[in-house]
Parts: sequence; C-alpha cells; structure tokens
Amino acid sequence: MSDVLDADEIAGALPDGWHHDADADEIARTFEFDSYLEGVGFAAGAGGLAEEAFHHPSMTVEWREVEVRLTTHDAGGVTGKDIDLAERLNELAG
Ligand SMILES: C[C@H](O)[C@H](O)[C@H]1CNC2=NC(N)=NC(=O)C2=N1
Repeated sequence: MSDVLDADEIAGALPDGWHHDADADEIARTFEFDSYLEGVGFAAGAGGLAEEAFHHPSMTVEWREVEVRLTTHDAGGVTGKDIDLAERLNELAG
C-alpha cells in the first residue's frame, strides 16, 4: 500500500507543469501539441509507461492537447506513484 501524500507534500513534489486538484484528489497536467496526432502518439506512449509502472492515468485526448490526471485508487489519494509517473510523462513529452 502506498502512503497518501498531504497537500503540502504534494505541493513540494509536483513536477513542472502539474497542479494538485485537491477536490478530485488528483494531480493533473494538460500537455499541448502542434497536431492532434502528436497528442494521440503521446497518449500511446503514456499508455506504455503506465503499463510498465502498472499505474494508470486518466487521459483525455482533444484537439492538440491531452489532459492527464493521476491518483492512486488503491490508496485513496495521491501517492509517490503518481508523482513518479508524472515525472516520466514530462520526460516523454520533452
Ligand atoms: C488492482 C489495481 O487496479 C491495480 O493494482 C493497479 C492498476 N493501476 C492503477 N492505477 C492507478 N492510477 N491507481 C491504482 O491504484 C492502480 N492499481
């Protein structure tokens, strides 16, 4: 079981571009792209990272942007697993 982080811990650990949606108990970032298909490709790559981590984000693919939201369902809140995957998604996006 991963330990749920409190708001201050989340604030101190958020990777660039991510914010804490306290109401939803998630961290989120909207990644922007030059084309719809670049966003689709990013989402596919994110899916691969999610499978590697066995930790899965919610993703909404829209015109030239992909919204990614993360929480740890098993723990009932945001944990280090979410922070770690968010960092890897930032690397993927470049
Ligand atoms: C049974 C449970 O769904 C699995 O342990 C994994 C799958 N992917 C997951 N993804 C996320 N975001 N949170 C989880 O708690 C989680 N659990």
